[in-house]
Amino acid sequence: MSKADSGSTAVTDSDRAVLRTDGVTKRFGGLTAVDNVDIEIHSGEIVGLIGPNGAGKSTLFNCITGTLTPDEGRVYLQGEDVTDWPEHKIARAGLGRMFQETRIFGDMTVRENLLLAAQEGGANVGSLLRRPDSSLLSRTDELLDYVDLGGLSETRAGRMSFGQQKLLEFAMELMSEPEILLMDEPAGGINPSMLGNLIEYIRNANEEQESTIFLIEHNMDFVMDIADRIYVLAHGERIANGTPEEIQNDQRVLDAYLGRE
Ligand SMILES: Nc1ncnc2c1ncn2[C@@H]1O[C@H](COP(=O)(O)OP(=O)(O)OP(=O)(O)O)[C@@H](O)[C@H]1O
Repeated sequence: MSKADSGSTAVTDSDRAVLRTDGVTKRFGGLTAVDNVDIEIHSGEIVGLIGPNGAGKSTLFNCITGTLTPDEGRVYLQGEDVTDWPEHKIARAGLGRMFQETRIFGDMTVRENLLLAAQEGGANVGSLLRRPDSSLLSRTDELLDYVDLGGLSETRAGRMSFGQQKLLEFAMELMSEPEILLMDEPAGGINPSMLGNLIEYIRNANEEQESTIFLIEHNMDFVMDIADRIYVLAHGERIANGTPEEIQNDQRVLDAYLGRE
């Protein structure tokens, strides 16, 4: 049935979006950090969010994750209005977030970190680590293989390099099978020689684990390589939405980066 003849019960592309914001606005005193921003991300996409310093990227992320409540506008996760939900409830509904700094437990092994990431609130941590169920163990093996950390499963996580810790954190986020994973500068602080690997790991997860990913990134080569589509913010406003090629040729985007209004 076409959209035109499906009547009032029509399911639109917007309804099917994994994540959608509708006119999200956030002000800090007199400053409008995010100004009436609409975004829409569909299942299986890798979408980038770029913009000059202070453009409002982190504030938009924080409005989506429930860290901040928008002053205006709505946030929908899988079609459900989550705007006023607390952060932990939004996370449990399927929104994962990976921060710039890693938040692993350095004294625990790589595998223990992954097992903890799978734990639902209220689970008994001791028994989870002593007697993990076999499906959890096979999932940890699978994810460690994804990020080439299979050989380090019994290593203390704090002994690994920063890049490896980031990969572990990525695997930890995938452990809970989020509907969408928000990544805050995944390439930040990663050794340039490892960037190609990171792109490959994220792509593999996207294709094989069907992960949908929304990422803030300052590294242009990285984001242009990995994203299917990119949103650009400047002074809180969404100034562009397009493929990496379209974005690279968009005069408003070039002007925003060069500080021209
Ligand atoms: N808690 C806050 N209180 C007041 N102003 C804030 C707060 N958080 C952010 N801002 C301001 O809002 C604007 C947008 O900031 P935001 O951190 O979202 O930008 P960004 O695009 O993520 O920047 P960067 O790339 O530098 O991280 C900036 O002018 C910033 O100074």
